[in-house]
Amino acid sequence: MSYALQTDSLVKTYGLGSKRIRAVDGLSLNVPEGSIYGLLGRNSSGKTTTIRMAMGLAQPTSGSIRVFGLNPSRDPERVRVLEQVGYVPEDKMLAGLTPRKLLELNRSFYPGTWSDDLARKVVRRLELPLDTSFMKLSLGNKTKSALAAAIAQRSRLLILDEPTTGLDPIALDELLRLLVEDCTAEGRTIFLSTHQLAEIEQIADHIGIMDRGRILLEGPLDDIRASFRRIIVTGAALPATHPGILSTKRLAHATQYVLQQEPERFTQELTSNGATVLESCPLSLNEIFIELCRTAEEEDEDEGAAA
Ligand SMILES: Nc1ncnc2c1ncn2[C@@H]1O[C@H](COP(=O)(O)OP(=O)(O)OP(=O)(O)O)[C@@H](O)[C@H]1O
Repeated sequence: MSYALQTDSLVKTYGLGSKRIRAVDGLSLNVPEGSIYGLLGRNSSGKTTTIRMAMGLAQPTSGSIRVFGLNPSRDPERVRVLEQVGYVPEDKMLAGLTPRKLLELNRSFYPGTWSDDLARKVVRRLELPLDTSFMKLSLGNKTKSALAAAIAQRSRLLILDEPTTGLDPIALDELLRLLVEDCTAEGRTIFLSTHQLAEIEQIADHIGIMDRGRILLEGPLDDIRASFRRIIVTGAALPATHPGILSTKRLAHATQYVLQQEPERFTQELTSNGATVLESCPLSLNEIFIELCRTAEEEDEDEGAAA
């Protein structure tokens, strides 16, 4: 498999001495070429810092980051990375430009890949006003401008940092359709960070969940979905130390387990132990995210208390 973006033991620290923080803390990510990859994480988990390193805007402290095998923090490789990447930053401020001027600028930067037809299509579908000065644009329209300029560039890799900021539900729906229709049609890769879990679940085929600079879980979304399950049982149950259990909750007359691995095997073991399964259902991406982040936090608290 070839990868659009890969990191290995990537670390980025900011500050000095006691104020030093590890924004990215040994991150290893694999973004397959041709995928729609959703990078998820709580506030301050290190998503933007990772993206900025992919764009060569921040230097890694240690470890490696490669975009199509190239090092974005080293010249002249950085230039070859930037030629192949469309980027929508978290901060969509481009003072002084109207959306039309921004599109014209990007068109001149990327004459080899730019598509006027696609630019027109994105502008129409997102209902972007072309001639309003950037200072007067609403938050959502600033986001749409940056998206139109990046999508029409038709780059091999599209990196979108929080691309849904300020978008209304109709614009968000249109954006998701545009990304699937136009960006994946030619095997392009989309790597996006977002807090919109329900929406990303509709279009992503790969997911990475970050927490405090580390990766908690990464892989094809279908595999991730299949490995998690909520099971409610009564009667004899296994002890909560079973390795597949992520969380256990005592209900009035039953026990609820959330499982991360081998849910079928676990269910069989429960029933052969005399338990009755009342409910067995998959988790949404939102539920998986919350379970994983809570468990990671609890484990860190336990380690902190033991130290
Ligand atoms: N230039 C900087 N100088 C110092 N600290 C920084 C800098 N950039 C980011 N940080 C810190 O690094 C950590 C990770 O920030 P980052 O913006 O990468 O998180 P994020 O996952 O994108 O968050 P959000 O979802 O809130 O946008 C935070 O604690 C942030 O305060």
